Amino acid sequence: MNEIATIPHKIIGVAVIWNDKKQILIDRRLPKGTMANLWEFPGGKIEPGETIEECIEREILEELGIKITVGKHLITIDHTYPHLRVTLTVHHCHHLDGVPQAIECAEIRWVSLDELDDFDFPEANVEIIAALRNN
Ligand SMILES: Nc1nc2c([nH]c(=O)n2[C@H]2C[C@H](O)[C@@H](COP(=O)(O)OP(=O)(O)OP(=O)(O)O)O2)c(=O)[nH]1
Ligand SMILES: [Mg+2]
Repeated sequence: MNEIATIPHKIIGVAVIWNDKKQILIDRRLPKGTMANLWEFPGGKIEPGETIEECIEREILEELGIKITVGKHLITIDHTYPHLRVTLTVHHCHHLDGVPQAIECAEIRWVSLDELDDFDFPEANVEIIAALRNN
């Protein structure tokens, strides 16, 4: 049997949320589960009948309690980890309203593009960060 075919595949909407100070919102994953403690751009799994933009807007409200506008597509990454395949569709977003709260994550920070190097991200994020820098 083809082993690749048995790996779960998650379709994820991902937000690069900018504020007026040209900072980006990142969150640290919880200390247990997949990719524990790593930093990420907030987002989550798409639900049936939803567009990626709707998914991103919903996930950000659920995970951080803030309102955003979802803007232009940045990049789509298909990455296979040892036990998981992810398709990350990343959009530029803008913070509209509310103070971000760590509802489903360990910690959140506003950081500049240069400061991203100081945080550990999952492997798939190398390409997202490179795309942001080329933007
Ligand atoms: N949100 C987000 N997920 C990322 C990034 N980079 C990356 O490899 N991922 C992976 C980690 C997760 O396996 C998956 C996101 O799935 P998820 O947030 O719906 O699920 P999860 O692992 O947190 O947990 P669960 O909801 O399935 O219990 O994508 C990123 O920058 N942001
Ligand atoms: Mg998540």
